[in-house]
Amino acid sequence: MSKSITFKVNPGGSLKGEARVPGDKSVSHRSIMLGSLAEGVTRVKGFLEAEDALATLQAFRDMGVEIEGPVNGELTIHGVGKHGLKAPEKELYLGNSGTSMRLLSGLLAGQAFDAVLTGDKSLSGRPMKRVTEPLKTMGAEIKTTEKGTAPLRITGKDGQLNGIDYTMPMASAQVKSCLLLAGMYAQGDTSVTEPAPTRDHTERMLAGFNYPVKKEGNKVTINADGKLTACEIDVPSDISSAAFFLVGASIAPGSDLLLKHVGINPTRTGVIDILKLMGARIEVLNERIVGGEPVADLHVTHSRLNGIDIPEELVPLAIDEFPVLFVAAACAEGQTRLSGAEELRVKESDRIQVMADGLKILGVDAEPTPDGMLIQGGKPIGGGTVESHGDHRIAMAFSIAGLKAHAPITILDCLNVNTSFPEFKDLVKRLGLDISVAEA
Ligand SMILES: O=C(O)C1=C[C@@H](OP(=O)(O)O)[C@@H](O)[C@H](O)C1
Ligand SMILES: C=C(OP(=O)(O)O)C(=O)O
Repeated sequence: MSKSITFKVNPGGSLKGEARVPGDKSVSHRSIMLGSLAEGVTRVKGFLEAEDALATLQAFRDMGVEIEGPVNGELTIHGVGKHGLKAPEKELYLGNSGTSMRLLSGLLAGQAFDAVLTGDKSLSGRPMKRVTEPLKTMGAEIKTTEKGTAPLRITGKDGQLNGIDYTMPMASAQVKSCLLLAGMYAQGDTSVTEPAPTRDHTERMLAGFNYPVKKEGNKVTINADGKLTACEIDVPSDISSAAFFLVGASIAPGSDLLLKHVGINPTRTGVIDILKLMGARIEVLNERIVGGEPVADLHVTHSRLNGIDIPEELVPLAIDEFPVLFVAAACAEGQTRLSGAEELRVKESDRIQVMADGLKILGVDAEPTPDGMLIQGGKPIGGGTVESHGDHRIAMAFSIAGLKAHAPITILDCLNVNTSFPEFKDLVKRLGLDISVAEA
C-alpha cells in the first residue's frame, strides 16, 4: 500500500545559515551508466541517494553490474565494459524517472539482448516518441503503446545500428544523451544538433572517461570506436535543488544563506540569471572545477524582486526551476511573463497548469498560456490547500511560497519529493521554514 504525505506550512519566517544540498540528479544518473560501461573500477562521491538515481542504479544491478553502496553518497562501480551488460531477468522498473528511461532506451537499443522499460503512472504518460523515432532511424527496434508511451519493448540490435545526423525538434538533453549513448554502438558517426544549448553533463562525463566526443557549435558527434576508462567522479550539489533556497531566501525578509559546493555548469545556471534579472542578490563565491564540472558556493540574501519578461534563451537552462521561479514571480512587483516553455507541460506533471491552479488557490493572479505563464506579482499570497499531483518540484515550490504567505498552506501528495530531494523538509525546516509532515 503506498502511503500519502501532506506538507503543512505555517506562514512567514526567513532562511538563514549554511547548507549543502544533495548531489546533482543528472550527474548521478550518468555516473552509474558510464561507470557501468567502463573498464575498471569507478568511484563516485556525492551520489544522490534519491529514488530517481537509485532506479538507474538498480537497473544496472539488474543487468549484472556489481555496485557497492551507496554509503554516505559513495559508490564503487565495477565496470563491465561497453559489451559486458547482461540480459535482465525481468522488466527494468524506472519509477518516476524520465532521464533513466530516455537515456536507457538509447543505451539498450544496440545491446545483444532484449529489455522492457517500465515506470510509474506519471512516467507511463510521458512522451517517448521523441527518443524512439530517431532511434528507429538508426535501425533500432522499440515498441511503445499506441500513444507513444512506456512500456518500451526494446529488441537489442547488436552491431546493426547506423549513425545518424539528427537535428532535435526540441531542446532536450535527454534526447541528445539518448542518441549519443546509442551512437556508442552504431556504425559510423552519430551527430546531434540542438536548437538551443541544453545541459552537457553527458558530453563532459564521456570526456572524463576518455571517450572521444566532438563538439562543434551546437552539434555533438560520437562513434563506436572509443572505450570508457574508469575514473573518479565527485558529484556537485544539484542547482535544481539549491533553486528552492535561492528563491526562498530572495523572497523572505531577513534571509541570509550560504549554499555550498553547488554545480554551476553554464548549461544549468538559468535560475541564477533569471533571479538576478529580477533583482535577486546572489553572489557566486569560490568558483572551482571539480571532476570536470564547475562548482561554487552561492550566497543569497533577501532583496526586492521585480517582474520581468524571461528571455527565451534562458528557458532550457532553467527548465526544472520554473515551478519555484513562478513563486518568485508571485512575490515580485509587477508582471512576469514566461514564453517558449511548452516542454513544462510534459514533465512529471503539466507544470504550467498545475502551478497556475495552485497559485490561483493562493490568490495569485496567474494565467497559463500554451507555452508559459503570465503572473501579476506583488500582491499578498494567501493560504489554502493545493495539489502537487505527485510532482516533487511542485510540492517543494509551494512549500517555499509559505515564506511569504499570510495563512497556512497545505500541500497534498508530496511523497514524490523523495525522487530528487528526500532531505528537503528537514533541511528547509532547519534553515527556518515552519513545515510539518502528516502521513496518511
Ligand atoms: O538530461 C537530464 O538529466 C535532464 C534533462 C531535462 O529534461 P529534457 O531533456 O526533457 O528537457 C530535465 O528536465 C531533467 O530533469 C533532467
Ligand atoms: C523533469 C525532471 O526529471 P525526469 O525528466 O528525469 O523525470 C525533474 O527532475 O524535474
